[in-house]
Amino acid sequence: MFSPSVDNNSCLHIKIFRAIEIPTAAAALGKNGDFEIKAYKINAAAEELRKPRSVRTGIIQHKIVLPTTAPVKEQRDAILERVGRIAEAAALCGVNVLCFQEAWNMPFAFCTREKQPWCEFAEDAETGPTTQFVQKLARQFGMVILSPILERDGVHGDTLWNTTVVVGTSGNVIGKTRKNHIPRVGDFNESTYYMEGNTGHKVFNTKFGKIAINICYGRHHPQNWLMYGINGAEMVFNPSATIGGLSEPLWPIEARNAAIANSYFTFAINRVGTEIFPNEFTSADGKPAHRDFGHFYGSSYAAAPDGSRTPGLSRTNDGLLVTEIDLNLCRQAKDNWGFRMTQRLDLYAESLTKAIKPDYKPDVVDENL
Ligand SMILES: NC(=O)NCCC(=O)O
Repeated sequence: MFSPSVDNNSCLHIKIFRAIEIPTAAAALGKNGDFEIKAYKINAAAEELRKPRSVRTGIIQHKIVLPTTAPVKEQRDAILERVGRIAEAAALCGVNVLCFQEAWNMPFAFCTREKQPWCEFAEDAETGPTTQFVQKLARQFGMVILSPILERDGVHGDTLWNTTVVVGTSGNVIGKTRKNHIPRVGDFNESTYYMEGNTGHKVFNTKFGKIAINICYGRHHPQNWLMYGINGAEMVFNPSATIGGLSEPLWPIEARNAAIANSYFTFAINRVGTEIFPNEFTSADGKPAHRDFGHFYGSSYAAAPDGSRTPGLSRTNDGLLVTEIDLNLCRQAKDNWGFRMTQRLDLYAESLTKAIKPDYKPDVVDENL
């Protein structure tokens, strides 16, 4: 039984119903654990020849648990314990695919440009302690779990990557995606730590559907979203860490527009809270020395290929957003709008091939020749 939409926020053009009655046990976990749970359903039209392809997705936003001055292992393990409890609530809500925020198991220390102790949070993507923890959750709850971490690549010179590990329902590591676009804006000094990713635009064909991951700053690059769509993604998760003073006006637009333009579902996940670091730092942007990034504003949401979206989670609290979707809506949107059939990739492949040549001359016609 679906209750009528309880969110009359017309600017979101919401076609959703609070369909998933939040089980009492999950609600209790939220109340006792001080995290919010919101649950919605985005419908597709009924079809004669296809049954609904319903998937319950979950995205979790959270603060760090211990101060950044605590020992590395204690900081990491406290976050794992916290998120494990929220993941349990997701399981009680019947979530099939669960995604955590960017670098979820550590403070977002990349503003400091310090290598120690922050690089000690890096770990092997396939065998590290965080992946082992996630594998246990995936097996226990029968979920596909997307775990964005700082990867230590021991095979290639112990280099670092910003990586999302994809774990299957039997606890198997299906694969990983490395962040394609690395920011150099404000205090986001991530290029001090890792390079642009080398895993392309993988789509993971899981039992719950075709999943891809566009990590944070990549959300500003429409071509990044585009390639995941070309590879057949039906759900693209955007684990992020971003602050109010920089990106908040863009946040409600980018993942939602990507869902529309690429005819798939998107899930924008941002961490919450303000993280104070031991030593003050600057980023050569005129700001006086400071010890924090500013406020990570959460506001995580899900968006659908028909342009509808859920309300966001809060700007300040830990939370779980459960969204039940019908993947049939992807093809219905393609049929309705025809964006895929009209996108003229050959035209842009030719134009881009020319544009990247060193001797490229922009095609500009001057008014007064
Ligand atoms: N983590 C990250 O890439 N942040 C960059 C700033 C932004 O894109 O909002």
